[in-house]
Parts: sequence; C-alpha cells; structure tokens
Amino acid sequence: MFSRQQLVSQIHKKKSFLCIGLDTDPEKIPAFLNNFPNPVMEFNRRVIDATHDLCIAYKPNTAFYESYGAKGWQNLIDTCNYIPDDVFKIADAKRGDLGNTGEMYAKAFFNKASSGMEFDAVTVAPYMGADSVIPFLAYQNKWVILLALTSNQSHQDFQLSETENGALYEQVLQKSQTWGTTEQLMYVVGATRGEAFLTIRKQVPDHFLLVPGVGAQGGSMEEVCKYGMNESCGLIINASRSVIYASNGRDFAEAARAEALSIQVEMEKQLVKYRFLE
Ligand SMILES: O=c1ccn([C@@H]2O[C@H](COP(=O)(O)O)[C@@H](O)[C@H]2O)c(=O)[nH]1
Repeated sequence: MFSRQQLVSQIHKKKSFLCIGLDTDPEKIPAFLNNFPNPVMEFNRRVIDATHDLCIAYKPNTAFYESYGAKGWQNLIDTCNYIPDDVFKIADAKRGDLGNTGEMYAKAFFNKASSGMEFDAVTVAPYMGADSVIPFLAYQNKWVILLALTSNQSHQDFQLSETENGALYEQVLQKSQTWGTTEQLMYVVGATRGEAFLTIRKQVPDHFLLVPGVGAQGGSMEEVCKYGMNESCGLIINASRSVIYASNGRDFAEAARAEALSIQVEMEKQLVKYRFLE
C-alpha cells in the first residue's frame, strides 16, 4: 500500500526521487558472486542494502527474471519481498490484455495471497484500451503506470502518429485520465524526450511521471526537472545499469551506493531549485 501522500513524503524525507532499476542479468554481475547459492539474490540484496536510504523506488524489470523460468520468477518474488516497506515497488512488466486476462495480470503483481508478491505499481501498455487497464485500477492504493512517450528510438513508429487529438501519445494521456485519478495513474515518459515534458505537463499537470532513460541512455535529468517537475515533485527518475553495474568487482555495492548518492545529490539541488524543498 503506497498512497500519493506517502510517495510525496518519502521524496521530502530522502530528498530524492530516484528509482533504481533492478535489471539483474546473471551474465553481468561480478563473477565472485557465482560462489554463492543464489548469485542474483546475493546481488540484489547487497544493492538494496547499500542504496535504500537514497532512493524512493525500486523497479525490477520482469524480463530479467522471467527469462530464467521458475527460478527467475522466485527471484522476482524474493526481491519484491526484500525491498523495505518504505520504498515504492514497481513491477516493470508492460502488461495489457483484455478484461479477464487483465484480472490475472493484476492478481500476479498485486495479490500476495495468490502470487506471493505485492508490488505497489505495474507498468501497463495502453494499446488495448480501457478494459485492459481497469482490472489493475480496481485495487485500492495500487498504481498503474501507463506507457506514454517511451525513451527508445522506435517510439516514433506509433507514439508520434498524428491523430485528430494530437499525437497518439497525447491521445493516450487525454483518454486515460477518464479511467483513473492522479492517486492511481502515472505515465512513463522517457528522459530522452526532454522538451516534450512541456507539452506533457499541459495535459497532465498533476500526475506523477516515471522517467527512465537517464544514465546509460543519456537523457538529461536537468532538462526533465526543468520541464517536468510540479508542486508535488511529480517525477520518479529511474536509473538501472548506471547504478547496479557501477563496478564489476567486489566493491559493486559500494560503487552502486556512490552512483546513487551522486544522483541523489543532484536531485536535492533540483528539488531546491524548483522549490519543492526549502
Ligand atoms: O520508455 C521506457 C520504458 C521502460 N524502460 C525500462 O527502464 C529501464 C532503463 O534501464 P537503464 O539501464 O537505466 O537504461 C529498463 O528496464 C527499460 O526496459 C526504458 O528504458 N524506457
């Protein structure tokens, strides 16, 4: 359970709006971890222990777990359960399917009694429309994070197509606001889209935005804050590879902390600059 108010107070308390992406690839983690019974969990636990006071969210991308079958799925469950309660948990699963299937997806990520894990939010693709999103919104104090304008190069294949209501991604922003409130809906907007935040903030002034694409993808945090920050901060900026693979040695957790700290320090400056913090 994580309300909007709790999210905003965590940002205040930690002076951070950092989300760390737990995109743990067994082939990229330090070799010495292979001496442990479960290298992925050893890695995740140490990264979480070293960084949880500097970030307000963790975002495992489920692909990195699903690709290893039952063991990978168990690691996703164990990772979700290991994240402290005061940190927002996002399953980056990019789901979306018609009603009864959508209900099963929502159960998988939100209903611990059924699946063994309970995330606070799930990323959802909007392409199939309202009935594919509504099953997730039926859960109290849970969040849907809808893909709007993504950070990848091919975002222009569909998202920028012109419709009678502006670009397709703008239509997603407009229409989806009738499905849920600012207490349960956020949008994914890539950091690589910089000035687009100006247009986006005209359409969704109050919503939180999940912003991947800083770090390894080269997006600018400064630009995102300039055009995207609102009174509640309104931003959760994600960095995955640049934090978790900051070092490939025995010091990987310390290096992840150092990288997270340097992002947090910059975030604090931005929070002061845009008057979220005194
Ligand atoms: O538009 C999008 C949507 C999702 N992602 C995901 O975020 C992380 C980014 O990882 P980095 O290592 O910081 O580049 C990853 O899980 C992506 O699948 C995105 O990048 N862009």
